[in-house]
Amino acid sequence: MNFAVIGAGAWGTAFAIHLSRLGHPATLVPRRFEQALALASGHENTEHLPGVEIPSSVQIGHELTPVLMEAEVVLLACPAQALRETCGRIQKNRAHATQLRFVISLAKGVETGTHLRPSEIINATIPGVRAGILSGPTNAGEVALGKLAAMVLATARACSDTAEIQAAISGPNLRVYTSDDIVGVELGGALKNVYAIAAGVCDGLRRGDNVKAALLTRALAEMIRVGQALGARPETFYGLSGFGDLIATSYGSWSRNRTFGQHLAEGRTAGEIISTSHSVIEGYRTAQSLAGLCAERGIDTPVLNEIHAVLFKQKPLDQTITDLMGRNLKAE
Ligand SMILES: NC(=O)c1ccc[n+]([C@@H]2O[C@H](COP(=O)([O-])OP(=O)(O)OC[C@H]3O[C@@H](n4cnc5c(N)ncnc54)[C@H](O)[C@@H]3O)[C@@H](O)[C@H]2O)c1
Ligand SMILES: O=P(O)(O)OC[C@H](O)CO
Repeated sequence: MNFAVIGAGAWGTAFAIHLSRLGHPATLVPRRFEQALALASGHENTEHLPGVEIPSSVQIGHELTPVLMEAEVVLLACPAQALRETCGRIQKNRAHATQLRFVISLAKGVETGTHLRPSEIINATIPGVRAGILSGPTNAGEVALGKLAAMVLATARACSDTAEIQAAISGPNLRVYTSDDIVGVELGGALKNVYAIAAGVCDGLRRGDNVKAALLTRALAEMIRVGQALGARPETFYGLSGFGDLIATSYGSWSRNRTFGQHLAEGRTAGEIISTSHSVIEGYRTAQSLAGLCAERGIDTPVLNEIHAVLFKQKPLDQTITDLMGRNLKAE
């Protein structure tokens, strides 16, 4: 199966390496021409995945047209806020994409302004194409090195293509499950980034292990509440894209979202961290979008609202903790 991976950040690079390890023709397409040159000549993504060799079996493409002429499956490995623009580039080349069977997002976020999930952006911008999402607890560095992991591939409804792609991207190091709850898988991946920021705040404040466990337990309850209100199945949030990724991201020392929260607790401001980060911190914009969406729909999300207030209204962390601990007592 021929794959194109659009976006050469940490995750796109790692996944292209994974695909080539399985023997698939895979072309990695960076956004910038200079980046394509650097990856092709140096066989390393020094900016986003330093220290990992990109095998020569991974093709590096820059022009989308020839890549799309070959690709059966396109994987979108850019930040959620860049999906619309990236899909627009694919749509412009649509006439050349004669082999294209699926466009699958690897992004974990929700678009600001529209509140659209990745598959909704794909459907809106590349009409008629089959859209999917691949998500789960997968730190790019570990996957690139071939360490063991499991993920979930969600498509709107199971079809033979889903099973074929599942088999193609699974291997001895990566086990892929399928799901037809695309809403639940997408929301799990987006929300876990927001709650991982809060987990990082717990780490930075050094208030002990109990509070982080309590926070993540209530976060999972909130993820399920949001998901149910928006059409997802509750059980999806107990799976890899929900609970699994919430735990990995909230406890992983490597997590950009968790580290962002830790730095906030250590006194840095959100604006300062975001403006100096070379990597995407998806939970930041996703908190803004999902807090807005939940407010519009009247969904009760006290933890999300507090994270949003800290990030966008300069609410002091001490006040946030006081407010969360002082909410009306209720049954679990
Ligand atoms: N890194 C991981 O471990 C990991 C794992 C699973 C999923 N993800 C998800 O994958 C997505 C990409 O993350 P990443 O870790 O590769 O990010 P990254 O910060 O390593 O790199 C971001 C990439 O997106 C590109 N980009 C930025 N703005 C763009 C734009 N406007 N248009 C097109 N491309 C643009 C950059 O050039 C860069 O190649 C995110 O949604 C992230 O949550 C990441
Ligand atoms: O480094 P983070 O916080 O963006 O998390 C990366 C992946 O989503 C973990 O599954």
